[in-house]
Amino acid sequence: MTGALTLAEKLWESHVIQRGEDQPDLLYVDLHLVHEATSSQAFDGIRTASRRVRRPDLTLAVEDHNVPTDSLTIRDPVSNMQVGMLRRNCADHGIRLFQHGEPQQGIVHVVGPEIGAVQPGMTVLCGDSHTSTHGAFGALAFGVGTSDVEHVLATQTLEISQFGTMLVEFVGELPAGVGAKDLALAMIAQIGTSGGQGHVIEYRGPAVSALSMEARMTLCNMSVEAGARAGLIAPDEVTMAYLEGREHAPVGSGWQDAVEYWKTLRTDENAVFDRVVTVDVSELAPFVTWGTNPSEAVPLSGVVPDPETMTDPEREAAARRSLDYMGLAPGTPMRDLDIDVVFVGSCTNGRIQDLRAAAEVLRGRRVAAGVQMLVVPGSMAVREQAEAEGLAEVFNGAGAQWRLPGCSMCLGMNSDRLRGNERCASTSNRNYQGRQGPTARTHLVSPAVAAATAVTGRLASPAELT
Ligand SMILES: CC(C)[C@H](C(=O)O)[C@@H](O)C(=O)O
Ligand code: SF4
Repeated sequence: MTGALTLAEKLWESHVIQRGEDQPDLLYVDLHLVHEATSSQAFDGIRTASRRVRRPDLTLAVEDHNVPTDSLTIRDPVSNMQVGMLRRNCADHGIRLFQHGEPQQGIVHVVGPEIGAVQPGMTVLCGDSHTSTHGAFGALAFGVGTSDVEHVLATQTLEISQFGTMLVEFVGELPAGVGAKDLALAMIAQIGTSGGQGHVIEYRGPAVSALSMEARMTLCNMSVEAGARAGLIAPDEVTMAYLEGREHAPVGSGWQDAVEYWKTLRTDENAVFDRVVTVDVSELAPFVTWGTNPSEAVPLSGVVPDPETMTDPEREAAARRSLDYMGLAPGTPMRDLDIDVVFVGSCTNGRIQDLRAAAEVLRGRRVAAGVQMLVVPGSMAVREQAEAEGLAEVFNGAGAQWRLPGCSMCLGMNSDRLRGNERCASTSNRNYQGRQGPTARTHLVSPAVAAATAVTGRLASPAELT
């Protein structure tokens, strides 16, 4: 490939180790992240073929999906088995594993960046769709299926056809009280859950440059909810400042060399994207979902939409199904929706900045009677930091439950689940039917909205609190 390139193309080209006509490329993988939910079959596969993990030193494993967040003992037999298999597989192959309760354990997409293992220019893979999170560092990061996990374990490479390139340009300045989660939900509401299908989205614009690394990860995390394979933000001063001094970050002259290289990781001026979308953020307000996919979202000040008014018959039918499942009537103000459970956590919004945003709202206030609030830090490091900053005290003092790290209520794979038709304001990324419990109802929100909702017992923004 010659001429002007997008950042995604540069990252791709610098990792191609074999290319043939009418064949997928063979890409080198710089970092392979592993968790218990999608790795056991892959390890079985290489064991059956009498192979070894090719680069255990480039592989990192965590326990996150199946671990309970209220205990260090995994009581659920299925979860216990999953975690047990990961422990054995990592021990067999010499892979570094962060176990439940250990100081650096946490959700895979929180831990990788936190220890500095994810760096600009890398290819990062994991058998998990939200691997898109790591694109916040200017890395080409995407989720793969279990058979690809096996291929990566065995060879440290992946066979894959090139993605399309897409630019999402956020224009205008973000209003106060609006954050990365709102940006993501507003974008998905605009382009739909397949708006980015088959593409790597590069995010640009002053609103993106102004985001912290944590917020950039929130945005890139949600790329996959827009159907994209990956999300990407070119590295800048914010990226370097975040990485400097972290465990895996280069040091001394290695750091200088790395920074020089990282600065080159930008889309060339004349590069052409396959698709370009502009999202105006200057009037953006906190966004919440009303339906059963992340694109079914409106500003918090809005109402539950009326399927009658939808021109696209497919959207109309989907909206009817959503309203039925969610138990909602068209025209109901979103602010009138009573909430049973508030969940702050996940790889979307379980980082220190997210907890700070929630704690700021909760300070000096209480969780409403009858509302259960779970605050689940994304990692042990986040937990420790939050405790050092006094945030845990704020949560406990407000009557919320301060938990151990894990995927928790983001999906019903562990003991944190909604019961019956409980309605939840959740800072996670998916609101599909059954996601948080077989008949549970999920409204996706930002950490600030989650906290304000916990105080009022209905969907609310911090601006409404007295
Ligand atoms: C369990 C895993 C395969 C899944 C994913 O790929 O994203 C999970 O993390 C999720 O968020 O739904
Ligand atoms: S926190 Fe949720 S979205 Fe993230 S990896 Fe875990 S289950 Fe998937």
